Amino acid sequence: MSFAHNLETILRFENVTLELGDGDSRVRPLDSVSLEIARSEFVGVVGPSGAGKSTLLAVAGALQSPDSGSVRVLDQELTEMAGSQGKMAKFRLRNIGFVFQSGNLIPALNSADQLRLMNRLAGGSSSFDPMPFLEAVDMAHKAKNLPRQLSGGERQRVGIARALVTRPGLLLVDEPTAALDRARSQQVVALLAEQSKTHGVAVMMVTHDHEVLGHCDRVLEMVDGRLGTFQPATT
Ligand SMILES: Nc1ncnc2c1ncn2[C@@H]1O[C@H](COP(=O)(O)OP(=O)(O)OP(=O)(O)O)[C@@H](O)[C@H]1O
Repeated sequence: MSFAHNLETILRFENVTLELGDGDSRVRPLDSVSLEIARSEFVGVVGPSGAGKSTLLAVAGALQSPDSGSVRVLDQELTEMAGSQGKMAKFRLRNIGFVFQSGNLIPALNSADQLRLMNRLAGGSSSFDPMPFLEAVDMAHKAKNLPRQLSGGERQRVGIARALVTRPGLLLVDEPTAALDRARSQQVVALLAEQSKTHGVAVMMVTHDHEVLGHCDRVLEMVDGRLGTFQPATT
């Protein structure tokens, strides 16, 4: 892989602002936010509750449109698609993977079928084989288990495999360790870091868990809708 290829920008925010609510309760969860995340880069986002982190993920994931500014994912300006929910949904399905708190798996489907469904929704090949994806997260032996037959960490690993089925350029991760103990948290975030390098995915992970930040290439901090470099407290 060439150096130039490594530095390809996958996600770019330029001066993105979004206000929500009305009257006295009006808030600005995104206030002139600019950021760039390159292919294979794993970026953590921390910050106090209500700072705008989930909103940042929603806008990056084409789930919410900003009031102003530019949001590019790969070569697509998301704000240009804002008028068409259909286009947005299609683009999202093909290019953006999501991983949520507890894996967000469908209760009635086993691990392999979670991945098969994702492949089908994205219009993938009918000969799709979920096993290499499950092997990559060390879950091939639980391919036939339902989510309720898996531990929290295992559910999270299946969720990561499922998010990678469509080979997205961008992976958006929201509090992946919220339901996990310390050891499992480290495992899951190490896995995300590894997968970002193997698949060349740009990963943006929102977390309150400062113990996993060592796996990130870079950490940003959101405070009152503004994004800056995270300065860990030195006590
Ligand atoms: N639909 C909405 N209407 C009005 N205000 C909203 C809406 N969604 C979020 N907010 C407000 O926007 C601000 C940012 O919310 P957001 O969920 O992005 O914060 P967060 O950093 O993810 O918080 P947490 O760490 O608690 O999840 C908060 O003040 C929240 O109350």
